Formats: sequence, C-alpha cells, structure tokens
Amino acid sequence: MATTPASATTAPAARPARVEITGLHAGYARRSVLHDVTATVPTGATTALVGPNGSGKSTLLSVLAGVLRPTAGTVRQPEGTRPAFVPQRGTAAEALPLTVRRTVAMGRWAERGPWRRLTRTDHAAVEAAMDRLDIGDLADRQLAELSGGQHRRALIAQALAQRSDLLLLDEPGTGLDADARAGIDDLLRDLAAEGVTVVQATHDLAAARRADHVLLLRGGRLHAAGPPRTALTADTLTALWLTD
Ligand SMILES: Nc1ncnc2c1ncn2[C@@H]1O[C@H](COP(=O)(O)OP(=O)(O)OP(=O)(O)O)[C@@H](O)[C@H]1O
Repeated sequence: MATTPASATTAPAARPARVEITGLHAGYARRSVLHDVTATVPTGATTALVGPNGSGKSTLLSVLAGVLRPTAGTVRQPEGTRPAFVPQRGTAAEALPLTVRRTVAMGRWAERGPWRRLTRTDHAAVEAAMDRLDIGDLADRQLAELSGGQHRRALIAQALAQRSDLLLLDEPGTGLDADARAGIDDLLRDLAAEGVTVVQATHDLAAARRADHVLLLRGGRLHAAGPPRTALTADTLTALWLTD
C-alpha cells in the first residue's frame, strides 16, 4: 500500500489534496447528475460521501475512479496512479467461476495486466489483502458460494491487493453485520494512517461521523464540506433529508 503517511497531527483539510475537483459536471446519456461540484479530497485521510438516494454519490465515485468522464470541469489527480474501486454492484467478472483467491488476485491486474503470471510480490499482496479482511480461510471457496458479507469482504480485499494510494468504496458496509462493519471502518482508518486516501459513499451516519472529511451531496450539488462536526450538523442533515 502506498506510502506517504500524512502527519497524524495535521488537520485533514490542511493536508495537500489527493484529488482536486473543480466545477465538475457529470452524468449519463439522458441524465445530468452532478452540477458544478468543487471540492478536495485530502491525502491520507478518510472522506465520506453522504447524501440521500440519488444525490450523486456513486456517480462522483465513478468519476474519481475514471470510469465516467466529466461533461465539464476538471478532476486533478497525480498522473500514473490508478485508484482502486469497490463498486456497489458486482462486475461481470464476478459471474465467472472464480475462487476467492483468484478474485483477489485480479486486483493485481491493474499493474500486471490480465491473466498474466503473478510474481512473488503479487502473491504476497494477495495473501496480505485476504489476511487483512480475515478471509484467508475462504481462499479456495468459489466466489458464488459466499454469503453477502463474505463476498463484500472479498471485493474489498481485491481492491487492497491493488496497493493503490487511492481507495474508493461504494457503501462498503452493505450486507455486513455490525461487528463486520466496525471492522471495515477500523481497517479504512488504519489504511488512511498508513497514507492511503480513502473515499467511501455511505448511508451510515455513524461511519460518516468518524471520517476525517465529509462531502455532503444534495441533488447532485455539494451541499456542505468539511470535518464531520461542521459538515454533519443537525441543520445540514435536516435540510438534506427533509427538503430534498
Ligand atoms: N448508469 C446510469 N444511467 C442513467 N442514470 C443513472 C445511472 N446510474 C445512476 N443514474 C442516475 O443518476 C442519479 C444519481 O445516482 P447515484 O447512483 O449517483 O446516486 P447515489 O447518491 O449513489 O444513490 P444511492 O444512495 O441510492 O446509491 C440517479 O437519478 C440515478 O437514477
């Protein structure tokens, strides 16, 4: 996992931006979703994307992941670093008959290329990612046989195996019980302490309150941004859910 640990004493908003979003507009063929979003994602910190259903959280993650192109505006990121992305819905590859270990190993493709022989470093990254998600004992099971929560953890392990310095997750707690959710939350914070920039879309307000930085979306616009104590006030939350 990459590696420029931000000082634990530096407030997230004061840290250099890992991603700078300026005047961003984005959407789909017949639907424009994000409107004039300007925001930063601080390096080596956890950022929570919060907002009602349909407010544009997944769309923003897709833009950050590079799978959806902006229709206007810019998203500035360092060149040559590919984000690791855990989407909310499965990808086509998940329909293949794959073991958990092979699924996690696909995280190495970003660097190695698909179906290439893995190096010792790749294998080590795969085993470490499975250990971190506590799925080592599931390594030889078929992905299709897993419970929802085990499946979710396998996909997060796949993203970790990529060893990107930017980890994007769309509702990582979905399908997990309270203990497992807390475990993922701890893991994301540990990764940030190691220098990884973590961005998660979440409906879990408790998780959002533990993030370093929050971007609050409403109707595809940025409604509030900052540390949870200023971005997640009773006023901003009421405005978001009662008047959207
Ligand atoms: N592939 C797509 N094609 C067309 N419209 C889409 C597509 N994906 C999402 N949308 C629309 O874009 C808008 C924003 O959706 P998005 O998934 O970004 O919101 P969200 O905040 O992540 O919602 P949720 O909390 O329900 O996951 C919605 O109106 C949705 O219907």
